[in-house]
Amino acid sequence: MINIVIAGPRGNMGKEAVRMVEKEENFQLKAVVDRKYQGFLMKDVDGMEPLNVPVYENMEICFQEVTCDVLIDLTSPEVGKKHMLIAFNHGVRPVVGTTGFTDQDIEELSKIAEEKKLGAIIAPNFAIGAILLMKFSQMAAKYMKDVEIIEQHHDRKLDAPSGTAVKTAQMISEVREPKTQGHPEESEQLKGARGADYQGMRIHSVRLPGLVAHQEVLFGGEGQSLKLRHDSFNRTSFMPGVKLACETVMKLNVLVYGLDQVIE
Ligand SMILES: NC(=O)C1=CN([C@@H]2O[C@H](COP(=O)(O)OP(=O)(O)OC[C@H]3O[C@@H](n4cnc5c(N)ncnc54)[C@H](OP(=O)(O)O)[C@@H]3O)[C@@H](O)[C@H]2O)C=CC1
Ligand SMILES: O=C(O)C1=N[C@H](C(=O)O)C[C@H](O)C1
Repeated sequence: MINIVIAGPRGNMGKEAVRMVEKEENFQLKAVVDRKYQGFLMKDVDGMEPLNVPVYENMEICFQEVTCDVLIDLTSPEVGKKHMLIAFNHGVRPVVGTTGFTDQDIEELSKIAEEKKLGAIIAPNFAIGAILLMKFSQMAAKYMKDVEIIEQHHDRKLDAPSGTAVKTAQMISEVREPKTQGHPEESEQLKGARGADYQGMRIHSVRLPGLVAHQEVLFGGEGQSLKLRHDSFNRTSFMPGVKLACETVMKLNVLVYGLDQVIE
């Protein structure tokens, strides 16, 4: 049995995670951490079913009072990092879907995980299709070094570019011959027209109501192009990955960044 605490239970992802954990036979939801509703039970708020577990405002107090193996964090990067540090101090293994961590954050958190010999997973995307998209993009980039990433999300998203787009660019840059793309003398008539620059690759972020999470990776070559695309149409698409991460983190004693490291 894996004892689980979820931070951000009223959010789009948090709600699905609560449902998934409550359904899984080997998982036990012990508590949730929420900044708005405290008390013993969380009633029917923000369209979620009433919860039969304690609701804490403070992660520190939660871990003092509740037995927990795994923290699932689905909040925001500043909060997610704080929660991870508290979890490490209590010997709890974090599974973090929250995006927007810097390279420095990940490095710092990895060091702590290593010192404490505690497993942790930060996964910018839990959907298997998105992980495959990243892996296929890395394969393609060996042969086609001109690449632009277009990510599309709902207009409630706080961070840009998405964590998935950043991770995709990082994975591509591990194999891609360095190249600054486009015309050497190109200039933007409107600032931002060419998107963000990641080692010469371009990343474009689209935000529109009605979208969930979508990404295209476009490769160009002489007289040809290759387009890879993944769509998440709802948040249940992420849940098998969250489940896998909770099971896997129990066997780890270091921090793993990306489910691509877990799925062979
Ligand atoms: N890895 C993956 O596969 C995926 C990752 N994500 C990422 O997960 C994160 C959450 O996304 P999403 O669910 O759409 O966002 P939401 O805004 O819907 O949910 C975030 C939740 O976190 C809560 N929160 C914020 N601060 C705190 C705090 N201090 N303590 C407790 N709860 C807090 C918010 O509360 P309040 O309502 O009061 O603001 C809100 O309920 C984002 O970083 C997103 O990029 C999203 C989808 C998939
Ligand atoms: O905020 C979201 O919705 C999503 N965030 C993650 C990201 O930033 O990549 C994962 C997925 O794209 C949905």
